[in-house]
Amino acid sequence: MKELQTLLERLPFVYQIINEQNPVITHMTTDSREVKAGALFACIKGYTVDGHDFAQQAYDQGAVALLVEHELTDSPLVQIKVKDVFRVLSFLANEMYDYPTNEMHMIGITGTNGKTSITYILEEIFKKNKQQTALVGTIQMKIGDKSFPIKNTTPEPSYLFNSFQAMKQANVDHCMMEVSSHALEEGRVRGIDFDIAVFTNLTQDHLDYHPSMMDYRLAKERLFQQLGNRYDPVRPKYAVINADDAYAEHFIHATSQPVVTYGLTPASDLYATDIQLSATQTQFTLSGMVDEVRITSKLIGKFNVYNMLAATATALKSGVSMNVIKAALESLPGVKGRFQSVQTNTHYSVIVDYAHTPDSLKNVLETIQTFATGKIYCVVGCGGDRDKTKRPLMAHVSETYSDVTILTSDNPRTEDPETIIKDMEKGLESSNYVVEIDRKQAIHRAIDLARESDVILIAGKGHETYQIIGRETYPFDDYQVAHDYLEKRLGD
Ligand SMILES: CC(=O)N[C@H]1[C@@H](OP(=O)(O)OP(=O)(O)OC[C@H]2O[C@@H](n3ccc(=O)[nH]c3=O)[C@H](O)[C@@H]2O)O[C@H](CO)[C@@H](O)[C@@H]1O[C@H](C)C(=O)N[C@@H](C)C(=O)N[C@H](CCC(=O)O)C(=O)O
Repeated sequence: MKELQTLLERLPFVYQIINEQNPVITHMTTDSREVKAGALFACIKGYTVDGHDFAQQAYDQGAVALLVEHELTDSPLVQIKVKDVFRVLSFLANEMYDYPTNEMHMIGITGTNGKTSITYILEEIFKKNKQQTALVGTIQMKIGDKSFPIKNTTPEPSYLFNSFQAMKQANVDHCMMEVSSHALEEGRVRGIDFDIAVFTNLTQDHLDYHPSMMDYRLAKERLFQQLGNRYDPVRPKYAVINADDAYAEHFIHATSQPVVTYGLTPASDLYATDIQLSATQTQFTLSGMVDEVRITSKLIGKFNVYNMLAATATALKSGVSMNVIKAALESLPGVKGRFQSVQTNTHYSVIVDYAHTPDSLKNVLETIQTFATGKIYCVVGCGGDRDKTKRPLMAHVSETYSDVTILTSDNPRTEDPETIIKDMEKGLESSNYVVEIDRKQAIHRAIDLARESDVILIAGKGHETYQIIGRETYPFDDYQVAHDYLEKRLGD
C-alpha cells in the first residue's frame, strides 16, 4: 500500500494532476474487471477497445485513482494525465512493488524462436543447482513449482511487477523471462533490472504489428540498450548473443555491456560441434568457455542445440558449474508442445510443435528429415487477424520440406478460415496437397494416411489448449486430439 504522492515522487515523466487528492493505492491494474477497493486503474488505449471507457466501472468497483491519456471530465477520481500510459505504468508499478527485480538475477530472452525452450532449460539448470526459480513466458508463469495463468508472453506492467514482488517474497534467486517485441515496443518491461539479456535469432514474424523487419529488430534491440541501466558493482551484466544469426552484429552493438557469443563454429565464445541427431536424442560436443564435454540430450534438433548453447552460456555467466549444467541438459525430458512426441504404439511417429513462423517450421521439418525414413506429413495453418504475409511462406516451407501438406485452421479468430487457407495456397507450386478446415479432422486425416516409418508433424499450436474461432475460445489440444484418435484406432 502506498500513497499516490509517494508513487509520483520519482516519476521521470511529465504529468498533470486532475482532481488533486492523495489516496492510498492498494494495487494497480489495466483491467476494470480486476479492480478492487483502493486500485489505481490505468486506462490503456487498445486497437479495438479503449480502457478509458471502463473508468466508470473501475470507480464503481472501488478504484481511487486513474492513469489516463485524456481527462475524464465525468470522473471525480484523481487523474494522472500522461502522454503514454503504458510507458509510465512500468515505472509506477516498479515503485509500487518496491523495485522487486533489483535483487533477483533477471534473465531476459528475446528473439523470434527458442525463447520458451531456453527458459525451461534454464529452470532445470538452476533447480539442479539448488536455487529458487521463477519463469515468465508463453506457456505460463511459474514461481517455484506453482503455476499461474498468463494472458501474454510478456504481461502488462501492473501484473508483471506485482508478480515479481511475489517472486521476491518467495525468495526466488533466478527469474527467466521471455521478452516479446510487442512488450519492448509498448514499454511493458522498462525498469526491469536485467542481469543477462539473450538474443536467439530474428526471422519474419509479427509483421502485422511491426511495420518492417527493421522496426521488429529495433524493438528487440531495446532489451540490450536497457541492459545495465542500473549500475550494480556486485552483479556484472552480460549480453548472450547467437553469433550465427544474420542480425547478431546489430545486437552486439546495441549493448554497452560485455558480450558472450554462442554458435556452431570456434569463432563463438561457446560453441557446439560434432552434432548427431536421431528421433530420440541429440548429441554434440561443447567447447570454448569450457573444457570439451559431450552432451546427450532428449531435446531433438539442431535448433535445440542453439537453445542449449544459449542456456549454457547464460548459466556459466550466472556462476553454475559445467557439471551441473551437463546433468540438467541430459535430464530434461522435453518442453510441452516443443517437438513433443505423441506416445503411440504405432510404427509411425506423431510430433506436436509450436512452429508458427516460416523459419521455425523449416527448422522442425529439416530435423524430421534427418531421421524420417518414410513420408513426412505436415498439418499446418496460420492465425487469423495476424501477419498475412507469412501465410504463403508457411505453405511453401511445408511443401518444400514435407511429402504431404495438410492445410487446416490454426486460430482463425475473426477471419474466414477458408480465406486464410486460400492465402496459404498462393505459396504452393503443386496441387498435391489436402485441405481440411476442421483441425481435428485434419489431424485424424494425417493419422489415417500414415504408414510404417512415416512422421506426422502437427505444427503451429504446440502447448495451446484452445482454438479461437470468431470471438469464442474453444478447448483444443493438438497432443490430446492426436493421442485420443490413436487410442481409438488401436481399440477398433
Ligand atoms: C490482440 C491485440 O493485439 N490486442 C492489443 C490491443 O488490445 P485491444 O484493442 O484488443 O484492447 P484490449 O487490450 O482488449 O483492451 C484495452 C484495455 O481495456 C481494458 N479493458 C477491456 C475490457 C473491459 O471490460 N475492461 C477493461 O478494462 C483492457 O484490460 C485493456 O487494458 O491493444 C492493446 C494496447 O496496445 C495491446 O496491449 C493489446 O495486446 C494484447 C494484450 C495482445 O494480446 N497482444 C499480442 C499481439 C502480444 O502482445 N503478443 C506478444 C507476443 C507474443 C509472441 O511473441 O508470439 C506477447 O507478449 O504476448
